[in-house]
Amino acid sequence: MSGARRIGYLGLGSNIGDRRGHLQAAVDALGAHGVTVLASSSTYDTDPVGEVLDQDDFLNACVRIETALEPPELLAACKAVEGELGRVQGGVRHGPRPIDVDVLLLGDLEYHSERLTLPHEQATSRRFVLVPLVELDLELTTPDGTRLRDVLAALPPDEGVRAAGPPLTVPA
Ligand SMILES: Nc1ncnc2c1ncn2[C@@H]1O[C@H](COP(=O)(O)OP(=O)(O)OP(=O)(O)O)[C@@H](O)[C@H]1O
Ligand SMILES: Nc1nc2c(c(=O)[nH]1)N=C(CO)CN2
Repeated sequence: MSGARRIGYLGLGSNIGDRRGHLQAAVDALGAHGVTVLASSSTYDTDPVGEVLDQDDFLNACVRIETALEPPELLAACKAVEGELGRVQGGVRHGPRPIDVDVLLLGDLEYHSERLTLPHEQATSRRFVLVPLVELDLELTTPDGTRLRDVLAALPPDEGVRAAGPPLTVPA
């Protein structure tokens, strides 16, 4: 079911093959799934974090979106885009992947199901997500009013996040 249009944020990541090409292809594919991409952050070269540290660096970016999709539909759209770009579902948790499209924030919604949690836990814990989100909006907050730039400032600088390239191209 579709309802009011909301502004949201997606996280994009890739650490296999043409990493920037994969992030751009995801941006290009989202429109056909009911997701309008409004703006992209710069891209960042980031140290792998999580359960698999012995893998290539990721290229990460975040995009601001507008959509009428409800949370489960938006997750399905992200999974569909991952599938179109050749990602096989069910690989190693936190392992290498050509493309990862995560729902970080959707308006002021707090949502929890077996398949989806909003805001995404990474939106308040991972520098590879927080740095591009804060670049997109210095005043961005979670639904409970937590300002992401304050969260970022309080995190230890141990996860390497390095500016890599210009923003992805978004539709005119
Ligand atoms: N906000 C969210 N955005 C995307 N996926 C989510 C979210 N909340 C929960 N999930 C669930 O997380 C599952 C695993 O996501 P993904 O395939 O990206 O695995 P992962 O990145 O290896 O591990 P994880 O996301 O658990 O840290 C998804 O299939 C989805 O059901
Ligand atoms: N730096 C970085 N590390 C990760 C990333 C990612 O996008 N960037 N995605 C992962 C899969 O959940 C696991 N680890």
